[in-house]
This record gives sequence, C-alpha cells and structure tokens, in this order.
Amino acid sequence: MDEDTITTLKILIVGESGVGKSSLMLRFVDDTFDEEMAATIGVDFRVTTMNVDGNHVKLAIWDTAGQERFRTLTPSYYRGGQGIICVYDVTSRTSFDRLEHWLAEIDTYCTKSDAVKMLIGNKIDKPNHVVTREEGLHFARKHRMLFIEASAKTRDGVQDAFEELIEKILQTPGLWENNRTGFNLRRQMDNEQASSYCSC
Ligand SMILES: Nc1nc2c(ncn2[C@@H]2O[C@H](COP(=O)(O)OP(=O)(O)OP(=O)(O)O)[C@@H](O)[C@H]2O)c(=O)[nH]1
Repeated sequence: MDEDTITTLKILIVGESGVGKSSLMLRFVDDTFDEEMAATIGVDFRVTTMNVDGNHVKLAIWDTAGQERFRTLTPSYYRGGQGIICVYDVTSRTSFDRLEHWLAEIDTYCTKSDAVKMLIGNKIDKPNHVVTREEGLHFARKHRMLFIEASAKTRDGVQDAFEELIEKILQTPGLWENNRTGFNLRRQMDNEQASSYCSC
C-alpha cells in the first residue's frame, strides 16, 4: 500500500437487475456511461483512490449481479464490506419494493455490523418518476441509511454519494482502523474468480 494511503475500503453495490449499479460504478471510477450496459454476471470489480481531507483512501468497489441466477457466491461478496450501496430505480416501483429483500440479505451476510449503508435512487434524469424523493428518504431514515438521488447518465449525485459514504465510514474508526495494512485484494479476487463465473 502507498505510504499516504491510510486504508483500503471494500464497498459493495446491490439492488435489482437493471437499476444501474454497474453504471454508477463506471460513472464514479471512469466517468463513462453506456446506454446499453450488459448485465453483470457474478461480480465486477474496480479499484480506485479517493482523496479525503488530504489522505488517500483506496476503494475496492464490488458491483454485484442483480439477477438471482448470476449470484453464485453471495456470502463472499459481503465478507469484510465496510460500505454497502443499495440502489433502486426511481422509475421502477418493483425495484423500490425489493429493497427490503436486499436489506435482509445484507443483514444475513454482512460480517461488519456497523457497515455504513447508503440508499441511491438512480435514473433521476428520466421522466415519469414513480418513487418520490420523500419515499426514498423515509425508507432510508427508517433503516438508518444515507440517502441520495442520482443519475449515472448525467453524473448528478454520483460523486456526492461516494464521498458521503466514504466520509461516514472514516468517521467510524472501528470499521477501518484495523485494516491499515489492507486486505489481500488479489488473493480474495483469485479465490472468487475461480468459481464465480457461470459455466452454463
Ligand atoms: N436514463 C438512465 N439510464 C440509466 C442510468 N443508469 C443506468 N441506466 C441504464 O440502465 C440499464 C441497466 O444499467 P446497469 O448499470 O447495467 O444496471 P445493473 O443494476 O448493473 O444491472 P445488473 O448487472 O443486471 O444487476 C443500462 O441500459 C443503462 O444504460 C441512469 O442514471 N439514467
């Protein structure tokens, strides 16, 4: 780890298929957007760094598949995760209704009880919102989550979402201070990749 990198954080993105999880990650990491993004199979993974108050924080962002049939190794996605981003699509009531399911999965598999959770209502650039901002906010408050509306397409809210999440994690020292030497990302990925791809 670089000398001025204070920690490596594992961030997970979960939510229904098609809500824009991969798009949010790619907008944040590469500042790109693809109108025809392919569905994620298993898990996709990016590493980036962020500057927080003059300190470098390395982020390992795990973008998980929304489709059940592509979620082969659910427990290992969550292992050691310090931040969890739960995404719904503001134009899809179903994606909002399924949030309870995602929270139940987080509760079951997350190994850090004080992991910071953030709710993102994505695709606010689209017309015909069926989930209001107030509903999103209410859900987030009820479940002690940070909340932001965003658009991976227009960039709205994306940087702010990641910054707020990372700041909150860093304000919870028990979550990351034992992690100063970082976990062995390469070894963990090699283990996951050995069996995370669908052979059908
Ligand atoms: N208009 C608009 N479209 C978006 C936005 N974010 C994602 N999309 C589109 O929505 C579709 C699905 O996006 P993905 O990022 O693949 O969704 P996902 O949640 O990763 O889907 P899975 O990999 O199946 O879990 C793609 O066609 C994207 O271009 C957004 O903010 N606005």
